[in-house]
Amino acid sequence: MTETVDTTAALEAPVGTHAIWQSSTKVCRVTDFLPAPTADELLRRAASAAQDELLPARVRDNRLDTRMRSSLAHRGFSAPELLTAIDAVVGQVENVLGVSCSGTRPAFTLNVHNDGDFYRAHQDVSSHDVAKGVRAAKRVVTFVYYLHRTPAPFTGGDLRMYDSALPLNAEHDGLRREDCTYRDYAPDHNSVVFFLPSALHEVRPVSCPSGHYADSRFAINGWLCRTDAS
Ligand SMILES: O=C(O)CCC(=O)C(=O)O
Ligand SMILES: [Fe+2]
Repeated sequence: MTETVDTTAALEAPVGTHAIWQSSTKVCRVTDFLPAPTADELLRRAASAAQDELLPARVRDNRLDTRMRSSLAHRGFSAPELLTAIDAVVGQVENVLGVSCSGTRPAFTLNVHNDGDFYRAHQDVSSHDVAKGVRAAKRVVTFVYYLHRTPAPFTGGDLRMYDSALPLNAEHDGLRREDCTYRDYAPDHNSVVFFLPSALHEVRPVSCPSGHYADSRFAINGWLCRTDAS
């Protein structure tokens, strides 16, 4: 005998409109990305970068904000071998993230996190940037390629990717960070992640007991950016 269910029955209680919906943020991650000797050579160059080329890293609109971000940045660092490798996987990255990178150009810096450093939750592109048409608005895909000595001379420093989330009720007071779910990715040597620059993410605090520059968490962090012609 089949049971019939009355689908028109009224709900016994109203639907909870303070609910938050969340959907996991897409991240494309590749471990052992470059041939090991190439990764080691990049690490060697990062770890011997001229100290006077390193400046406190700035936040998205080029401000210094030490409550938001504590790390050093080297803007002149060159990494052609990484760019060639990124070029080789860009088709798969486009498929996973659902964007087109045609007509883009990479822009990147070497970021160095040592003891106590962090980068609090942020987006690499916000809707304000897009509305104002500032330079960050040209970022189509974020990439972060990690380098460090093995075994890692630091702990912490995971990349925390928040799931995209919105309150279901537009009257709701906004979204509290505690309401957001997330996933952490370890900054493993010679791994790379790609994600959309609008995704909310952070660098968890790093503990590096030696404090030596060469023991830092190194990351080549950049974006595939639309060019003016595209
Ligand atoms: O180093 C990382 O894991 C991410 C860095 C980052 O989010 C940024 O530089 O915008
Ligand atoms: Fe970022």
